[in-house]
Amino acid sequence: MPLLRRKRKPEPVVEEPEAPKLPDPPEPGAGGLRAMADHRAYLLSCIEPLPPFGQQILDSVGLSLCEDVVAGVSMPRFDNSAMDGYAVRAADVQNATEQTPVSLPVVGEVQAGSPAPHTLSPGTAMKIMTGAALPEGADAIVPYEATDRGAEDVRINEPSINGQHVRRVGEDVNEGDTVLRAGDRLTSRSIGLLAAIGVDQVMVRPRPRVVVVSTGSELVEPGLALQNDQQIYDSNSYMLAAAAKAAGAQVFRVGRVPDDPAQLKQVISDQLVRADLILTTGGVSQGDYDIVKQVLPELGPCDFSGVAMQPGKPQGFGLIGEDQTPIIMMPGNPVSAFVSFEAFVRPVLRKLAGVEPFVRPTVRLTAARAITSVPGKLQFARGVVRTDDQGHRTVDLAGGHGSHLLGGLSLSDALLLIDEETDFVAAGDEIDCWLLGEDN
Ligand SMILES: Nc1nc2c(c(=O)[nH]1)N[C@H]1C(S)=C(S)[C@@H](COP(=O)(O)OP(=O)(O)OC[C@H]3O[C@@H](n4cnc5c(N)ncnc54)[C@H](O)[C@@H]3O)O[C@H]1N2
Ligand code: MOO
Repeated sequence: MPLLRRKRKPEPVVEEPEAPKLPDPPEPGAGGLRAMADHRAYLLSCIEPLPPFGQQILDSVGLSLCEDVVAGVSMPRFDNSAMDGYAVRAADVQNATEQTPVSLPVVGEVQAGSPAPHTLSPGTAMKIMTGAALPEGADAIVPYEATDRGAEDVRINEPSINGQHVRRVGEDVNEGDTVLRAGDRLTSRSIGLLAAIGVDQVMVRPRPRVVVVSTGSELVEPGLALQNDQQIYDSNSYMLAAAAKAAGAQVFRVGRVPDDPAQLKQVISDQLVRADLILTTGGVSQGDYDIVKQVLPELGPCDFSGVAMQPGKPQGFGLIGEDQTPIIMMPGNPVSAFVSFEAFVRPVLRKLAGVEPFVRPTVRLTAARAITSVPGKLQFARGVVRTDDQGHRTVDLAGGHGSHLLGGLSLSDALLLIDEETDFVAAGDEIDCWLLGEDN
């Protein structure tokens, strides 16, 4: 009997998952370089705010609230005394003076946290402490200082009026009031308010988890001895970790990785699990050992471009790994890295955390001296702000233009933005600045 040929099953069509892509980048301008604002807008367009979660209020300071908060209790919760003294009926003491004091029997005492022992009858007084509930029948408080502090009877030397030194229920916040709104950034003051209305947890966007890696075989960890004349200390990973922390991030500083592609790939891949954003410095220009440019595209779609700014021209961005984690690859020169942080990383961190405005506002300050600039690129000069006796602010240069001048950068508290068209700013002219010391 002939063997029946088994019917061949058609091969299942396996759909290749489409490789993730970045959105089309903005067109470069004259000179083949991308405008700083276009690059920043591009990065922001590739980032979504982190999803909200419930967080203890103490860990929420600086974070962005994702719900309206309605007071479940009034503040004050009950009529209470603003002074240590005696609860009275104002009518009984309205004419009291030093010359014509009024004497009242003291019929009890009320402390903060305890109820009044009974209703206050006309013609009597009750001792009361600050924050204690006003006894029924009382409508004013006479502070100790206006009395002889008597225990059995009290002599009152000053007149009182209805409501004097009484804190009324709900005069601050009423039960049902919306006290904070989605989008508000929580401060120590708002944390205090939340606690006061009995709220211990709120829905907030979390602190972005930021991993900081610096690349370069010349780098040595601060605290260790330099082994030869060509080594330098790794300043970038510390500076950027500090800047990210100050911007509200939870930071993991990995530190330096040598210019070895396999090691870099391994380190970055290992870090993906705990990162909402990865920052690297170095290895993004034209050098033979600029491995960041070489390795990162293996982990996800990347965009390397020249941005019309100085410092900070070479820039890299990618969405890498399974979760398409954003990575911002900055140039290695320390000032370039710092300026890149201010221009791109800080706005991205704020978008991840849902804190507006994403971009630092520019303020116009008067240039204290003439400044020359190289047209064609947005120049970021380092500045020091001074305030005169009249409160007028001027800005002076702190150090030179070079992107290696970390000493000058550390003296500065502002970045001066000199636009692409400008080659000279006269002393007394107004100039756009980012104020670095202010958390705005
Ligand atoms: N032929 C060209 N060369 C360079 C160009 C260019 O367009 N064509 N661009 C220059 C510009 S602008 C910059 S900025 C730098 C950026 O270079 P990389 O990002 O590749 O950075 P590296 O070469 O690795 O380092 C540059 C510089 O910074 C020092 N550095 C690096 N990392 C650290 C750190 N963590 N702490 C302290 N200092 C660090 C490093 O030793 C170098 O001196 O490229 C120009 N070249
Ligand atoms: O653009 Mo580089 O950042 O000037 O030194």
